[in-house]
Amino acid sequence: MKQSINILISGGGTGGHIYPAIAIANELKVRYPDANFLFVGAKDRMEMEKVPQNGYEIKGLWISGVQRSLSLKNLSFPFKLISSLWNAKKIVKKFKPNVVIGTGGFASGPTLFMAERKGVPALIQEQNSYPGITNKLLAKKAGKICVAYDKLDRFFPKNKIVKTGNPVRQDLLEISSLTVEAKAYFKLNPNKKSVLVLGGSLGARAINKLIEENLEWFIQNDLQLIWQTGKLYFEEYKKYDAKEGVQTHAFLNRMDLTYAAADFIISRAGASSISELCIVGKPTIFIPSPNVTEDHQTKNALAVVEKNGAVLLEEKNTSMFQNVMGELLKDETKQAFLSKNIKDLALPNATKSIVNEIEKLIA
Ligand SMILES: CC(=O)N[C@H]1[C@@H](OP(=O)(O)OP(=O)(O)OC[C@H]2O[C@@H](n3ccc(=O)[nH]c3=O)[C@H](O)[C@@H]2O)O[C@H](CO)[C@@H](O)[C@@H]1O
Repeated sequence: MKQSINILISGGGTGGHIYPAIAIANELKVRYPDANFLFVGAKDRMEMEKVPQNGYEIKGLWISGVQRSLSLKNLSFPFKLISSLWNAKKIVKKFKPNVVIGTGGFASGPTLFMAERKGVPALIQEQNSYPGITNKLLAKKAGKICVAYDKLDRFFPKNKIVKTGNPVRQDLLEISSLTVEAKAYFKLNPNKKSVLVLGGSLGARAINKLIEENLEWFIQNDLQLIWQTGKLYFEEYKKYDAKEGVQTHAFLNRMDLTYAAADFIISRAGASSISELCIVGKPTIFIPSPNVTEDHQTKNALAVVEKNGAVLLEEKNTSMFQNVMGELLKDETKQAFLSKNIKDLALPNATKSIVNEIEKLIA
């Protein structure tokens, strides 16, 4: 019988760090039903809502990132750092984790730093082709670093890297049988093609603008839209729900049905979105955010586009949208080709492979 163990998990800020953490926890729970789980996130961030919704306890630290531009907000950063290190230390002392797992984001910095100092074995899961600063700093003391892309030995010690892919929630692994249910769930017209618009977990202003500018074009082309605007932008765009075939959403909780309902996908290129889209295997246009560290979304997207698995439309070229999407709509051979190629890149066993590594650390 496996002993009861304490598992500390930290990651958050955006869905891209939270959902991998939840997927890993769910798989650990299957293998260690008696384990105690504790998440650590950043106060006021998305994880404080999403983690409890998924059945786990979370504690919040007072922490945020440093603004890249000169900002008064940076003045509070040293205080936040001290406060979060202090509280992370208390959490580690009280919870006594057997292992700590970091999936990136502000809170994982102090949490893993304090746990590593106490000698708790640590595993880092890096979703992107270019790592964030937190994971780069934590890597030195980590036991294992699970990655989804090649060539990360530029940033992390080579002997610690394992290429596993990004964890994808279990319910997204098999969606092909859900099409009919999904079209009914979204009240879609089954005779029209559906375009899913995803702006990442927070929504994307530039994508929302693009969709707004092209609404009539979608309608003229007999397309219906499932448009995730993001919570921040929802109030501005929800008025378009009144248009035939257009539905806006602040955030989509049933991503399994969402992906199943879509015939075409327009998406940001966050790492988890890409991993999910590889499993989903539908014709996709990536519009990467140009506003992230080292332009990593473009690099993430290129890893698929260079294998002919999706179309890349850079944000600076969105004036070409109708040509790009129009061409894709007309060409069914291309649609099938893209679908097959993106599917070939899927790593559906990522979560299990990561948890195998965690088991080795616990042992
Ligand atoms: C602006 C920004 O900093 N983006 C980063 C953030 O992206 P972001 O948080 O957008 O993360 P990803 O694109 O990687 O993942 C989004 C996740 O949210 C889920 N989802 C999304 C919309 C929705 O309505 N419902 C829903 O459940 C998706 O299914 C997916 O699991 O973290 C990623 C992973 O480190 C990075 O690659 C991105 O560059």
